[in-house]
Amino acid sequence: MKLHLTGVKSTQIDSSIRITGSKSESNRLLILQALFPGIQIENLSNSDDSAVMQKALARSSELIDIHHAGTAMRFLTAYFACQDGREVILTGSERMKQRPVQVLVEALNAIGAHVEYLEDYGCPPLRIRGKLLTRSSVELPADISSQYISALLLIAPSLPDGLKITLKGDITSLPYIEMTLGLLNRVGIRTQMKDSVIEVFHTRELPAKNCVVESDWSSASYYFSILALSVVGSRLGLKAYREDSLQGDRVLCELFRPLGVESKFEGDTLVLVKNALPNTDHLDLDLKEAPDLAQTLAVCCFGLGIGCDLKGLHTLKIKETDRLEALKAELTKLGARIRVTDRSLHLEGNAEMKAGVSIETYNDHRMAMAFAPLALKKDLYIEDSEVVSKSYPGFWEDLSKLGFFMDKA
Ligand SMILES: O=C(O)C1=C[C@@H](OP(=O)(O)O)[C@@H](O)[C@H](O)C1
Ligand SMILES: C=C(OP(=O)(O)O)C(=O)O
Repeated sequence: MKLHLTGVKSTQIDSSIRITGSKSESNRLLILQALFPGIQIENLSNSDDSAVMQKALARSSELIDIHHAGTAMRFLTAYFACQDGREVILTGSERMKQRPVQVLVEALNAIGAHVEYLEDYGCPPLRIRGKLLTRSSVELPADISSQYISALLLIAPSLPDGLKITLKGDITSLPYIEMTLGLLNRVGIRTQMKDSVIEVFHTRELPAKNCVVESDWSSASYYFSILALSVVGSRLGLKAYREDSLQGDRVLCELFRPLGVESKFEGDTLVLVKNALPNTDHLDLDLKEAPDLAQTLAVCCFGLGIGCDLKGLHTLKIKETDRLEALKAELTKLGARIRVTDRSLHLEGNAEMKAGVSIETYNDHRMAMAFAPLALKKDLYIEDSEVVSKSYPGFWEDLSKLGFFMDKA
């Protein structure tokens, strides 16, 4: 459905909302729960990606389709590889069939798994013949996706001798690896990381444990952007966040400070306040550790008339779409002067935003959500607005609560 965002009741925001649990934490805990049934999960994400994960783990069918969910594809590949005696075919959307899994498949096969490609070499769909994985050490490149490493870490405690993983090359998206280790520790599994070597110790069983998923920081990024684009004095409370968060995207609090957004905790509510105009006309950032924030930041800078140089973006080309090309195409339509390479984005400041432009979303939830805050400046259309359900099905409803006007176009 194409949505027309026609403006906002007031550019002075004063509201509070509750976003559901992080999809990254949820999908890790769902795998751990399948391996250690004593784990109970609260505030689970209501995202499509977590729904497909739950369905895949609950069903005994041979064919499992995880649609667009990258974490589900990677984590389930590892999970089914160690389910001795079970055979599955794991497939996904057309885009998922282009997203590489070779590094993970090779690492799993090196520890005794039997995983093979059914169509293009290196990509899903996969045929997985579950086996007892008996080898206890493996090395793999860490510069393409951290999800391969998290997938191995999640099954590691259930392997007979645990697993020692040696990471080769530059580590990308490190906070997501740390999140996995943090959750393993939280449920009672012993781990150790020294430089590029990670060890997870075998765990036979765990006592019952209630795990509360923190709300999603990547989803919170759209509200940081809204506050940055709103007038000084605006305020928004985001509920169910933690100061000791396991999510790397909590770095938002620092990244948005130069754009005039201060954040502080009041109990478990993260309170965002627009307390000043931006104190810079240019941002220079390396987002290797927070790739999911790139779209939010690029679009927000454009809306503020601020230039930016974003680097560390090499993983963006293999996500839901080629996010670098998608950003370039859609920001250019709005009037931006922008250049991208295969690992960076360069936006000039002071561009005037055109009104009434229709933004294509490329099956990518973050394209829709990153561009929506621009409605604070001029009207715009968002095509296929339902894409947001991949991570945040309630996004448009929450935006309405903040006073955004929208109609079906
Ligand atoms: O492990 C995770 O939950 C994720 C890791 C990141 O992927 P990469 O490690 O492929 O960059 C991130 O972009 C994705 O949205 C979620
Ligand atoms: C890249 C993302 O997800 P995934 O890789 O899990 O599909 C995302 O949510 O931005």
